[in-house]
Amino acid sequence: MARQRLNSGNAAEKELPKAKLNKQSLQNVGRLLKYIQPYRAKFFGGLVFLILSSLTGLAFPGFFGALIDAAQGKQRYAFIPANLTTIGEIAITVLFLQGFISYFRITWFVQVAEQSLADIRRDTYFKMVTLPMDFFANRRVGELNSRISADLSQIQDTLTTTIAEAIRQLIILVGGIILLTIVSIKLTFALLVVLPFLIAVAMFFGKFIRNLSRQAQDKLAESNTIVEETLQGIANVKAFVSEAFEANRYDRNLREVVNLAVRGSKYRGMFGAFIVFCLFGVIFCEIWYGSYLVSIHDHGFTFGKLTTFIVYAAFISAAMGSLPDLYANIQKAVGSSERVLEILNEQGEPISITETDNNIKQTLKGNLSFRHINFHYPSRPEIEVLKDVTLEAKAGQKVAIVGPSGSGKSTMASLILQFYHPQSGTMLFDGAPVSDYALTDIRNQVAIVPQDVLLFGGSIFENIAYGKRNASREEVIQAAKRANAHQFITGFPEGYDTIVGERGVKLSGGQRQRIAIARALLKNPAILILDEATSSLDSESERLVQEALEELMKGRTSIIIAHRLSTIREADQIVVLEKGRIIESGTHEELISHEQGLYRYLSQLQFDATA
Ligand SMILES: Nc1ncnc2c1ncn2[C@@H]1O[C@H](COP(=O)(O)OP(=O)(O)OP(=O)(O)O)[C@@H](O)[C@H]1O
Repeated sequence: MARQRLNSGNAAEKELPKAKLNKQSLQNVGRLLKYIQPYRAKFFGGLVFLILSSLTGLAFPGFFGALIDAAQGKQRYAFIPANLTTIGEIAITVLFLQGFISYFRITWFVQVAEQSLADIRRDTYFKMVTLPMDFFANRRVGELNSRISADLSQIQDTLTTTIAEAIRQLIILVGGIILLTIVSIKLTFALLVVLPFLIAVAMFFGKFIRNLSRQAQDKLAESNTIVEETLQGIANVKAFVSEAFEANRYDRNLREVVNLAVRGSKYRGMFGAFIVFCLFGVIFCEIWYGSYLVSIHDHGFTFGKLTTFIVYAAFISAAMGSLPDLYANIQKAVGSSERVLEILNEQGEPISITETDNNIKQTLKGNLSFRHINFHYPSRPEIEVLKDVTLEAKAGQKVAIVGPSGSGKSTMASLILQFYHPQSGTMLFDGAPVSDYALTDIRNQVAIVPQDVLLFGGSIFENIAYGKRNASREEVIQAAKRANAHQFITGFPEGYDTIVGERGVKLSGGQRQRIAIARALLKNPAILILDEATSSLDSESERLVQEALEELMKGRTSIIIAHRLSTIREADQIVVLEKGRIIESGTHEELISHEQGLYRYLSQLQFDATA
């Protein structure tokens, strides 16, 4: 059942949108049910036990009535002797059986839900990471994350409890009404006329109150944002003497929270009064009328029958009350399933979930050509980022790409890595078009040392070994030595097992780069892309990184996206990119001799800046 929000202090919890239940949406959900298939024996076993336990649950009001009548020497049912001990023994046996059945029903449902959900989670995650880059450009990471967490949790809740609960309550409702009519048609009729009406009013009221408290929660979340923002920017608050201004802003917000909460409390009070008066009033009237029927011996109506009736009435009111919430939960789960399916239905990149399938099948020598490539990002078709780009890099050559910010240098790197594909023109590896290669073959043989090296939260060892998953400790150490990283790594007390990132040591920019270089060395790619860091390192760190890069570039094609022109003088070829077009290309000497050339101009700018 959905949790009630009682006051504004409850943590704000994002409501998942509901979906309409129709043929289409149910068909969609049906497609997720294939994940239950492997565990269907347990699922159906659980269902049978669920039906059994709900039916046995319905026997209890009968036992209560039989006990009360037996105490007065009356026989309630022909098949149960009017003997307190016998009734007790039968009831306890049924209770024991029900407990036994419930145990299996609960564990089996939870097991099926956990296992099938883990499968859905794995597939959704795998699908997400194999989706083309463009997919990520159009979506926020938070939104994708919520599919894996909130949406899948909703489906899990529904599978573990909501479905079972809905079936149980339906059995109780239908069974309860049938049994009630057997006990007393008059009382059942009276009950069924009033109860649905009362429940509808209670539902409507409940929804209204929930809305009010949600508004209060949203306001409270807003005021929490004020606290967060001001604490994060505390230096600004102090520098502008905004303490009083912020405190007043916070206070105004809090007052609004209180106003909303107070308004809500009035309605909640009315709701409480309504429940007490109407709902308990109905129960009281039923007992009143029932007692009257007992007193006039109406068709042998006994106190035992009255008790049975009251307990059944309580059962079916609870069932009626819980069904709308259960229905809403199922609607939410259908909405969640649709959103998860949206991802599962996306076209991913051709990468297998079995690691060995992704091993290199065709080795690359390192010849790379761009032929008349035109490219725009799919999300921004109106901006042509690369225009008629033609470039030839022979195996083992160093080719530098220079140009102003935004000219398209990193975009060229993305195209080599096959993150995007050109709209026209061809890219060739060793003279063959990319379509001749498996995507994984290209990516496995191209390595990038990016500007901003992002390390994962694990150990230094794991971060280097990311370049080659089955690398031995010796290989990792060897790569670190060649990348000038061994010395600083062994300087940490835990050496290669030092945890990096938030929970471990923070590495400097130069250290992170050397780890990335070690990682690339281990990968041993045919083609290397160096996206030179724009932020400069101190000269000692710079020397260590530069040396490591030289080591890394040996014997492979290197595409260097250069910001400091001093580092690329030795390049075999330098191409100058401006607004997506190659406007000059040649060696350093050739380009510097162009009087009006952009390269010469940029070199002079940097020379002047460093002079
Ligand atoms: N994912 C993307 N979606 C849409 N447009 C993009 C995307 N990435 C880059 N662009 C645009 O493409 C153009 C080229 O960007 P790119 O990053 O390739 O330039 P750059 O030469 O590497 O710049 P810098 O030297 O500043 O890194 C820019 O106008 C940029 O706004």
